[in-house]
Amino acid sequence: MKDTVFIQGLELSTIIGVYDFERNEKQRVIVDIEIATDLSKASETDNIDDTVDYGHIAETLSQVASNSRFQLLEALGKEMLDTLFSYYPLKTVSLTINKPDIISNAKGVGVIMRRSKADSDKEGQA
Ligand SMILES: Nc1nc2c(c(=O)[nH]1)N=C([C@H](O)[C@@H](O)CO)CN2
Repeated sequence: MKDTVFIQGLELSTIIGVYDFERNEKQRVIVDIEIATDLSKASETDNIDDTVDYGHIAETLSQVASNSRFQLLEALGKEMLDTLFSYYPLKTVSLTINKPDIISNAKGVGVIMRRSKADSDKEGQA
């Protein structure tokens, strides 16, 4: 796919973490996402129905974060990706989840996960 729809710096709140001190209160995670797509049609029609609506994507990610309580960012990332692939006709997504408040002398720590629809289907069957 030659084009990308992206969201940068989406601030979400979720229960996330391995340690006891992380299990009671939601903490901040910052999500960046890149969705590979073809924007040719929307660029001709100027119609939101012909593209990936980043507003809907942001809302879906926000709902996943607020309803989940994973230990690992990897598990939160998988849930986000599986949800996006099940709701929207996406092919390839790159997702970054950054925990900015956990290591005081680092700007952030986290994971970057790149998945295609086929990967997500395969993982679901395994
Ligand atoms: N690869 C990962 N490493 C770590 C994670 C994680 O989610 N993925 N989480 C933690 C703790 O919860 C951390 O945030 C607290 O120090 C440690 N390493």
